[in-house]
Amino acid sequence: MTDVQEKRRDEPVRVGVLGARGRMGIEVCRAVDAAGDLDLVAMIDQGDDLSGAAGAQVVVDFTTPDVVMENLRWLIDRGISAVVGTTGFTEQRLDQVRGWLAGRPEVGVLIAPNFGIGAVLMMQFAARAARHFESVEIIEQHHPRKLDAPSGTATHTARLVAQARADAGLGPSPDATASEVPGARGADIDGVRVHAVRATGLVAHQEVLFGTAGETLTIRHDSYDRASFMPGVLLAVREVRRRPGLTVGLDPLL
Ligand SMILES: NC(=O)c1ccc[n+]([C@@H]2O[C@H](COP(=O)([O-])OP(=O)(O)OC[C@H]3O[C@@H](n4cnc5c(N)ncnc54)[C@H](O)[C@@H]3O)[C@@H](O)[C@H]2O)c1
Ligand SMILES: O=C(O)C1=N[C@H](C(=O)O)CCC1
Repeated sequence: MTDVQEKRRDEPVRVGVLGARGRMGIEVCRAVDAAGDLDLVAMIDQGDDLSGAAGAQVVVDFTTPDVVMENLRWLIDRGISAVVGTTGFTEQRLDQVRGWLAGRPEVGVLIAPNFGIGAVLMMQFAARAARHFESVEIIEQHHPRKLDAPSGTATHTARLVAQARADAGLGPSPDATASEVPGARGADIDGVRVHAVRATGLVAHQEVLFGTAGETLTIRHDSYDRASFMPGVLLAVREVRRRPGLTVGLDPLL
């Protein structure tokens, strides 16, 4: 490594935040500001000029599903790496991001439905348990100002569980329901029922309920405070430039 490279490695990473005035954005700005190895250079929210983030090396996006793709395109085109917590990523959207990244092979993008370390483990444990149980349902609970339902975490968990069940040759969870009030059995995500609860006082919580003859297993995670997401966000900010291309989920960094 040359002297210049050595010096650059010790310089703080320049970080921008999109959605800076939102619930998560405020917390991320605080965490980045408090980290000695990171330099908060841009705080952008709705109505601000995105070009304010042009000097960042890594941009964190906690905005909304309807603007996040536009933001990502802008960042990738400028060679800026991104850490994305915003929800709403379908396989189609992920493929679109991969396509943009193909033209900028030096750029890293990490998209995670949940940056809580406990939540990542909850999803891993659920995927591991899935093949051993006949039935599975997911119950997610969030604060009532959340715009999307079901949550990104629940959707991701359902996909992981569905894949594990398919790999094990399991069919659908048994269910004799012949008539229902619409919505009573929740949403169907890849064949897994997902129920979304919204209540004041909650932050972000999820149970994965498994059942088989004579026993159930409940895997539960609770975020009581948005501080719970910050170690994962900071880890991703520090790592993302070392991982060119698209990384989905925090798992490979743990
Ligand atoms: N991955 C995780 O760990 C995690 C954790 C919490 C929340 N989330 C997700 O993050 C997103 C944000 O959650 P929140 O609770 O902070 O929401 P929020 O509504 O409090 O904040 C969103 C912010 O984005 C701003 N915004 C909208 N359009 C913008 C644009 N074009 N450019 C810049 N800013 C813009 C809004 O004005 C708002 O301040 C949601 O999708 C949520 O599900 C993910
Ligand atoms: O508060 C939110 O909104 C959250 N969104 C993410 C999701 O949809 O899974 C993660 C948990 C908090």
